[in-house]
Amino acid sequence: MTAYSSRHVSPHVAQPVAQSADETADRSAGPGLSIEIDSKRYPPVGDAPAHVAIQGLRLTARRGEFVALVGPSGCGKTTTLNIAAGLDKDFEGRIGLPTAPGRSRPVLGYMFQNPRLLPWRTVYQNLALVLDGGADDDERIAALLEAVGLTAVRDQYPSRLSVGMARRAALARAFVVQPDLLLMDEPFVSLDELTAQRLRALMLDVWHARPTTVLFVTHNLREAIQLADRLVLLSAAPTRVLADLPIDLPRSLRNDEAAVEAFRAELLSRAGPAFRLLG
Ligand SMILES: Nc1ncnc2c1ncn2[C@@H]1O[C@H](COP(=O)(O)OP(=O)(O)OP(=O)(O)O)[C@@H](O)[C@H]1O
Repeated sequence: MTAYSSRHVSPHVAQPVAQSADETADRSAGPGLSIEIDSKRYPPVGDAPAHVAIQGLRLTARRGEFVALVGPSGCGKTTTLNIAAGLDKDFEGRIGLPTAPGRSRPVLGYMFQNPRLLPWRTVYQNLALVLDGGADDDERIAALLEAVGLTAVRDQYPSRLSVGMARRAALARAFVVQPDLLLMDEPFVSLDELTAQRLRALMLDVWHARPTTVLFVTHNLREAIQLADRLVLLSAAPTRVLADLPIDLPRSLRNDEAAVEAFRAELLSRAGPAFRLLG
């Protein structure tokens, strides 16, 4: 495991590292993700005073585990993701990142609400951009584009893509680096439900084929139940873990609306009123 604290070196971000077949063979072995945020304080800006966003937060994920992070608006989910990613180093605490055997640094993948594709690059080029020009780049990109159904538009520019296609391209880009940790910040929000459902199913297909540790932020309890192995519910002010629950609904039932609804009802009764804040 690669560890860093606010005073140490940040992880390697979205840069691929050559991988041997042995590395890909067992991606669930080894240490996972460990987040310890003793304190995260945003400094004062203008008239706005300093703000302590997070205090004493502890969060872990086993290697290869899919963890959904849910909680009310402003409770610190994005801040936690930014800290885990090494994008925000101004905090007190320690972060331990999963790292595949043979890699000197962890590789991270991201997917945000906004696909953030470069408009002047084709779909293919947007994926190539996060790779290092290795001999197998073309093969990796082609395989991912095939997996998300974008082979036919690989040479199109993002402006020619539908909203759903653009998210699929972002999904492919997040996985093409073969991330040790995938950070997802409400990646399927503001989509019509049918498109969102298709993307969730696609996401699971890609993840099953290319297992990695996932930290997935959502406000949507049904979405968390459909996707995750574990659900961590955060409270606001102060940010802390209110509930940490396994989602032991068989994956074969995750697309069954009635089964998800029944599981959600059970979670609400198990975890109490905290979950009622969520959809
Ligand atoms: N740059 C900043 N400066 C000052 N305060 C900030 C800054 N960014 C976030 N905050 C504050 O930190 C707290 C956590 O914000 P964060 O964006 O992490 O919450 P969130 O749980 O992701 O919210 P949402 O679900 O609405 O996206 C909030 O009170 C927010 O106002």
